[in-house]
Amino acid sequence: MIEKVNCAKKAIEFIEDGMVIGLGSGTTVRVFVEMLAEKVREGLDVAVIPSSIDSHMLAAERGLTVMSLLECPEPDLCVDGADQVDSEFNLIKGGGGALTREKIVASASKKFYVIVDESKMVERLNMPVPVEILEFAYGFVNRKIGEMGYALKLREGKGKLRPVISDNGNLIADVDAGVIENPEDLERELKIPGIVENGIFLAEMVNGVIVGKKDGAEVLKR
Ligand SMILES: O=C[C@H](O)[C@H](O)[C@H](O)COP(=O)(O)O
Repeated sequence: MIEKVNCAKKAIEFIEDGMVIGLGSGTTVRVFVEMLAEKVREGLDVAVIPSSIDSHMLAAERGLTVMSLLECPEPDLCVDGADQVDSEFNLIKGGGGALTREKIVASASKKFYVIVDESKMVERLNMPVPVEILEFAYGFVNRKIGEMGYALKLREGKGKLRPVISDNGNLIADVDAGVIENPEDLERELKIPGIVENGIFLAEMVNGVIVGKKDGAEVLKR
């Protein structure tokens, strides 16, 4: 937990008065939102664009000014967590079921900073890749993923009930592709009709990774 606090605290240092901030989702972002809300109570003037219902609710509960991409199609900075970050800054996201809106908000923003604790840093991405799938397309997507030699597993929710449904009303599943040697190729391969989005966020999107450690945070930039 202290690692999450340390990376969130460091990310706050990049926030300037008047900014519109894209907000990702997850437990690390929640810590960041709490700190941002404290800064706003002290007089900081910012607005946020949340990328999930959870982040939206938390931001609203804490009194942050919430906007959407309609009012601000180019946020100044997006701050989001990740499930894994490789040595080149490619990411896997969506472990909590949020990925499509996150990719949109991160892509829309002028800058994208990732906040993670050091356990998320890996040499190569190696966990199953979350994907959001239209229910109508599931059978087809399942077949295509099988033909590619990968396994698709529908995400189980609380009490192992299937399926987990995304904020957009779609299925969440995970593609087990083993160790990912080439994230660019896999990201492209997963653009199958019916897959709304996949959880590989390529390094070209990322401006900085803020790694939380026990005794502080390190800012890694490209
Ligand atoms: O689906 C969830 C999002 O992609 C999160 O950003 C990611 O799972 C990291 O979440 P956490 O900060 O809770 O580890």
